Amino acid sequence: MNPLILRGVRPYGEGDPTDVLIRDGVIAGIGSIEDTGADTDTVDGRGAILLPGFVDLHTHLREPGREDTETIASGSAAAALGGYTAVFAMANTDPVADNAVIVEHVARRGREVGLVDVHPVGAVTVGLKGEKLAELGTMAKAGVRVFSDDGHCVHDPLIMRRALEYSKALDVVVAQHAEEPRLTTGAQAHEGERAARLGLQGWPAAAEEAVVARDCLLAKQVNARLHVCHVSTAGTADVLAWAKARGTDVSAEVTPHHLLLTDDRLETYDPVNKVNPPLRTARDVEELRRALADGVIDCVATDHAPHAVQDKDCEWSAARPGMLGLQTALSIVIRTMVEPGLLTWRGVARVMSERPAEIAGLPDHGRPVAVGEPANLTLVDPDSRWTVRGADFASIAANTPFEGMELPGRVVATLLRGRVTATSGRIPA
Ligand SMILES: NC(=O)N[C@@H](CC(=O)O)C(=O)O
Ligand SMILES: [Zn+2]
Ligand SMILES: [Zn+2]
Repeated sequence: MNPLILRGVRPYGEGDPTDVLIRDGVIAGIGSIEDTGADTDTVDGRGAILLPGFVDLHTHLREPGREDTETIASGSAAAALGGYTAVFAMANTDPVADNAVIVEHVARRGREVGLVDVHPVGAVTVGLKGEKLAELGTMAKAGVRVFSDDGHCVHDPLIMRRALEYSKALDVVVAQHAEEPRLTTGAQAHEGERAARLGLQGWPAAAEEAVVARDCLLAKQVNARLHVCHVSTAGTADVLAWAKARGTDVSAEVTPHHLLLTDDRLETYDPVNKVNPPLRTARDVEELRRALADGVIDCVATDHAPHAVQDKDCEWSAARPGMLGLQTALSIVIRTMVEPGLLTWRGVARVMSERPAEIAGLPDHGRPVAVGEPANLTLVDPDSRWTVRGADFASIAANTPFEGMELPGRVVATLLRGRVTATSGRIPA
């Protein structure tokens, strides 16, 4: 691989534009770089912001089982175009990733595609059924660092306790989809005045908050680490702040859609807005932004959830929950966090790269933009505007709730170990 020079870039959006030399997958120099000869590749940065490559702790790639909606190849392309260098592929595939054979297959496919590091998430329980612990040890030996029954809650407190105990011994993390199923049977939308008026059965905030509180207590009890998926309510942020203040080893993520959209989207009955947990109120959105800015919520994760047309273009109650996220996450974070002054670009690096890499224990992602560090990088043009078209995404599915919106910020290039995996909205040949 030729050496690569990024010309005129601004690490973390700070200072005057400078050059960055990348050689053998590593940042070899920062400053004014002389031309190193004919065999050097160049990217014209035009003052773009250089950040550590993004890490998504929560992606649904749908392979195996629903390759009609996303594959490891198409999802990896979407990730690279979105500025990601590592993604965690959730276990709710068909068959479920609850054993070493499936997780090894997903990891191998990810390596073959080679656009992002694809880390398989292992299921906590066999078949995501919540009844019997899966073989966490063999999956951990196969390289799994994050375990989750996402799509389902590990609702049995004894099984959750056991999972936390094992996770501690194995030095992995359990990521909980917090939803008390007894409170959400048949639920279709955030429980509140609007859902009541529209005749949609409610998903109460307490169904999330109660499980998060319980799991924080359990994690503290057994001295284990816990990660909370897709926090959606102000109350959950309160619980997390309380748990962290008393020394609980808990981390949490928020999705871009929960940082921007509210349940006023229900008015159209368009199932593109159906997601689990549901879109909440404007006050929840405001508190989630504040919690992310303050570090009560550690990071942004997309919960990228591709769905087929027939599973979304139907009546609300029959539609599957979930929305695309990989190619819009950065722009939504700029709109909701950077533009209002809640996060600097250092803050963006923290919530989209550094903290997720730390939570998952990735040694070579979320590293500083500095000499000697792995060149897993994202170059962002903060000033350019673009209009969302789901049909143009690399994802096979097109279910974006941001269709037609004009958003700030574009990924100029993504680099994985010094190799360009996306540039100007395209995957290089
Ligand atoms: N978020 C969703 O609404 N759907 C996810 C599952 C999940 O994240 O719970 C999916 O797999 O489609
Ligand atoms: Zn979930
Ligand atoms: Zn999910």
